[in-house]
Amino acid sequence: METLNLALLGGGTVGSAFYTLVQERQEELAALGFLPRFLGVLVRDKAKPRAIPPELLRVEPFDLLEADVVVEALGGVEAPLKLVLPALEAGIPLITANKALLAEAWDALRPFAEEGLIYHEASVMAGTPALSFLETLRGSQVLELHGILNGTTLYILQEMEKGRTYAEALAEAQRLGYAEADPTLDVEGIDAAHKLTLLARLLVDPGFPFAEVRAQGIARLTPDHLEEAGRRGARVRLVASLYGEGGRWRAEVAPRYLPQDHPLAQARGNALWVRAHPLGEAFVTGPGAGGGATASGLFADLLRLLSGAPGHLPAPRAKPPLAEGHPFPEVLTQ
Ligand SMILES: NC(=O)C1=CN([C@@H]2O[C@H](COP(=O)(O)OP(=O)(O)OC[C@H]3O[C@@H](n4cnc5c(N)ncnc54)[C@H](OP(=O)(O)O)[C@@H]3O)[C@@H](O)[C@H]2O)C=CC1
Ligand SMILES: N[C@@H](CC=O)C(=O)O
Repeated sequence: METLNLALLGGGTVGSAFYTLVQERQEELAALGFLPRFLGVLVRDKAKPRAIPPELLRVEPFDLLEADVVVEALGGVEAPLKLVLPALEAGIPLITANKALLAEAWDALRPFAEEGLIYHEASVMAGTPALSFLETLRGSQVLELHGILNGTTLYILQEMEKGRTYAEALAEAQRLGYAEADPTLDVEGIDAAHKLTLLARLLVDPGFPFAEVRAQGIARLTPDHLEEAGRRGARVRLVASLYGEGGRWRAEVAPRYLPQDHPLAQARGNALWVRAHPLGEAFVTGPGAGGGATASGLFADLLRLLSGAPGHLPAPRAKPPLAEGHPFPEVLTQ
């Protein structure tokens, strides 16, 4: 049996759920020949209650170079970057749920992603296959992609449709562990823009800049917008779109009216809808936020790593769109 040394950065909603899942799946890991051992779990406050034995908690960065794999669930950009870079430079693989880190620190991280050292299924739609779904779609040329990529705003809109206020729904999304530490990232569309950037890099352009994503959020939507949608036989969703326009890729996040019979409007969870040549239309939906759902994506990456497969490789080169695509026609004016 080989000891598998894990360094876990973050012991909050996601980190704690990942720790628990590794305990639950010990037998499966043993069947693969691995005995997991946590070297430490980095947190800020040791006194917070959490499902991790106190003796594993560290409030000072510890030696990641002893790890066989670093699992990052801290959030933010600068702090995790400083921690994970030396480990990546030493050839230690990184499994991360942190889309802000990948979207915004790409210049530093891209060489390691291209080496296959970065696994990040959990960064987009948590444990619901989004990156692996798109990896299979590489057999076709993507013409356009539209997704509901943020669980917090989906939850807020669904709850507002049931009559709850925006503030009540946001507070509940925070309580459920869906929202970012700074929920502005969710409600202003930045989190969805981070995720869309990662999808664009995987599919169409390895250097797709985060700054090129136009993002608008839901913070100024009112119940009137949702009622108006209902009258039109539509639903309001925060949609992340990647499509061809004038021979280049356009990436946009905006609240849009979706026809009620569209799979994206009918989805109860986060969702990704793609039109591709020669495949046609494809769709995937499932939970996109929450501790257990995200830990599932991290654990899938751990299994991928242990199987010997590389991390999520960016597209090998930039390719222009094959055809013009279409955003859903209407952006709500707020
Ligand atoms: N929640 C979700 O549904 C999803 C989250 N993600 C991503 O996963 C990551 C973690 O999210 P989540 O678990 O919800 O966030 P939390 O805020 O619940 O947890 C963050 C953890 O990191 C620790 N931490 C943060 N900054 C530092 C620091 N500078 N030094 C030491 N410890 C630090 C916190 O310590 P302490 O506990 O002491 O405060 C906490 O344990 C984020 O990148 C998020 O975007 C991805 C998909 C879904
Ligand atoms: N805050 C994010 C968490 C998962 O990525 C969301 O609401 O989708």
